[in-house]
Amino acid sequence: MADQAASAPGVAAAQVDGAAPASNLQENSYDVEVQLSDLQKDRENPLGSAATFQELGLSVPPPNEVLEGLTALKFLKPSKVQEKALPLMLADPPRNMIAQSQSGTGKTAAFVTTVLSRVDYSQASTPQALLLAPSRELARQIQGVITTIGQFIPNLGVSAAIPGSIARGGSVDKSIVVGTPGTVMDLIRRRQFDTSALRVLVIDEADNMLDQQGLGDQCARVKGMLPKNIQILLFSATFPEKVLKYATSFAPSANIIKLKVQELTVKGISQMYMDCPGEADKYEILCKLYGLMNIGSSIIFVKTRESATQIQQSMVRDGHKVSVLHGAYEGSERDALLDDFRTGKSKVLITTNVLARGIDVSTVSMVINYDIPMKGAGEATHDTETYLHRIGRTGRFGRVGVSITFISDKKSFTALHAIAKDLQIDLVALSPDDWDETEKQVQKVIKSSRAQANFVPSATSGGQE
Ligand SMILES: Nc1ncnc2c1ncn2[C@@H]1O[C@H](COP(=O)(O)OP(=O)(O)OP(=O)(O)O)[C@@H](O)[C@H]1O
Repeated sequence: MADQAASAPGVAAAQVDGAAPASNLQENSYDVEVQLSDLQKDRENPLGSAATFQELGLSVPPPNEVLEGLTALKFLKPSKVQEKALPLMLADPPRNMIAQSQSGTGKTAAFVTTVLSRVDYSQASTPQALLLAPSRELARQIQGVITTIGQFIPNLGVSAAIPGSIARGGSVDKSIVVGTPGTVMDLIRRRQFDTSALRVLVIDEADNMLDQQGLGDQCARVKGMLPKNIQILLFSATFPEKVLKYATSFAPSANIIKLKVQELTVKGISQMYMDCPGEADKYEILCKLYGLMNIGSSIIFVKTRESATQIQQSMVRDGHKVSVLHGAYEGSERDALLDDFRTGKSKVLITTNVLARGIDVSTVSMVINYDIPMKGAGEATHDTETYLHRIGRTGRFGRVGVSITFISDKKSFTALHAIAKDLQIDLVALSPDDWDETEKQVQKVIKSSRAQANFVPSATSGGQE
């Protein structure tokens, strides 16, 4: 595929957008710290704002505890989405919100802060806020963010509504509930979850959750069982036009914060692709990458559960330390696997799209798309949204990272080309025939990422749970 790829518009061997900040980073604390605070001062940057959290309308009770929580997390200033969305979401009377912002720019803290400010803690065992996410991992992560930002609130209680978390016969008796739509629907139907006092509904990864081909039906049913005047907050890094249109009827009269196409990608992620001679060569190239370089934490995305397990087993046999997580594992096993990855106990995770969205592990410096994301019947169409979410597992909140997408045939080449066109980006070409150059390109970013990990204050490295 080399010739085709090199001449492809949008997938040329040009300097990628994200490469500049990476190479500008110096390996000393001063420069790295200055760079992050500079980003937060720049109003054009997704992390930048002019305001402080105090100025954003957090004056609804209990103001001090929420602010204290944000301060304890070292959230010194709001990001752009936090600055724009918070005053709108906190205004009274409550109004719906549809908010789009790039991966890793603090959407979770924006909706969590709103939820924490809306709950009446004197009614601690009455469910008042419901947050929905597409995977148990993301639901647990959001639960962790709520308990961390809300750590100074007396009487704060959060229930997880994920498979296995609430026994048959038990009931949801906390003021905030975070769950996956199927389990939440079951709990409401079995009358284990009284929704009558709910006042806020948050749907994270909303484009995915409202998609009629996926979870849309379940989310619509859940909404149908909630009070009619509930405030609805929809968040995602991506909102394809079709879903956005539906979202505006799901959350009527919403305030809308939307990105332009050119704003979708995060500048700190150096996007590269590896032009593999054929499908059969991908595994060897993957092993060579890991053999040559000291990468730190990384995620490898593949198409199916079966291939995830198979690649992990082969890599382990070949002497690499690699874990695998996908939907075929039991819930508790999945939790343990992700916890190990968060704490750095395991450093390389092979997974499917189950972890493509929302997962926030700040130490991830590389994402590999071993299989390019495709969608539709027969996997016929390139999946730009999933590509963006997958690569967004690195480069979180001003950090740098690298993504490498493997292509190996005409179909994957065409798909990557289409993704690059959709996102209006160029990707850096890596060649399996020039490992010196590949190592140089990748290591440059990984080194900067390591320098940042040492010096940028991180609220969540190692996980929030
Ligand atoms: N104001 C802030 N100051 C410093 N760090 C922040 C701030 N807001 C959020 N963060 C940190 O930024 C990281 C990314 O935030 P978060 O997970 O909310 O991103 P996101 O926008 O939801 O991304 P995704 O689209 O991938 O779900 C988290 O580790 C979080 O702790």
